[in-house]
Amino acid sequence: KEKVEITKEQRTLMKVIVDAYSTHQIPQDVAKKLLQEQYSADENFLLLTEMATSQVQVLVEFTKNIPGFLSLDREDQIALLKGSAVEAMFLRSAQVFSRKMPSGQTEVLEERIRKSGISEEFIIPMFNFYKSIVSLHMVQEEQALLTTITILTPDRPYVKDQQAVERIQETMLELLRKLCVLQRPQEPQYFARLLGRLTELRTLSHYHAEMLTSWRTNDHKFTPLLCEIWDVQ
Ligand SMILES: O=C(NC1CCCCC1)[C@H](C1CCCCC1)n1c(-c2ccc(-n3cccn3)nc2)nc2cc(F)c(F)cc21
Repeated sequence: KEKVEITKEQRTLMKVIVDAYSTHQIPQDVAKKLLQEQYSADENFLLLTEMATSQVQVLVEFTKNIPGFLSLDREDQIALLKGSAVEAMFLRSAQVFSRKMPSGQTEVLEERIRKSGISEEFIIPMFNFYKSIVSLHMVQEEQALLTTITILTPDRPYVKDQQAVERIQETMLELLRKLCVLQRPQEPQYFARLLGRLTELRTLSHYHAEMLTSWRTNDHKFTPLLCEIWDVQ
């Protein structure tokens, strides 16, 4: 039986990541807004672009707190942000969806999202992903590390020094592996299941540009930041 132990520096690293993750959250709670009232497809599209824009801003702030990120090549830092922004947004959306809510509210939220203006064919893969995240019952440490691991994916387009990214990602993977073993001794495959979600996430993120252009709205307006990050306009 493997004796797994979190070292002192791993505990420090964990604290830095979780503190940064909980600090850098977008201010307003979109789930609360969606539960308050029904919006039109146009209003929902505007809400999505506003939420996504502020989420990219907090993602940039969050990455600055990932130990080692700022010592990467500057252009590689940009390539990692650009390459992971959509995945980070869907992962965050899934985590918002998996939050514990008073009974019946998750169903209302799901209904509002289904009717938000997203075209039918993307609703299924999106909720399949959300429900697979819900079923993991992730704790905050796992959510923060999974987002960090997603950002630190070495094979994003235009990353020059992939080894440097790999080294930092491996540190985070090792920490997450230990956490999973300690957190869920009765579920030896849990770590592998967590990483499997990143594959689903990447697949879902392939649809995002099409999801945007097929949104039932007359005016697909994007902020300059989203034009930068999303392959639209
Ligand atoms: O605001 C949202 N997500 C934010 C983004 C930043 C971080 C926090 C959440 C949206 C929301 C905007 C208003 C209409 C209805 C959807 N949302 C989404 C969503 C839906 C589609 C897309 N698309 C991406 C490309 C094309 N579509 N992205 C996110 N899933 C959600 C799950 C929730 F529990 C949930 F509460 C909202 C969610």
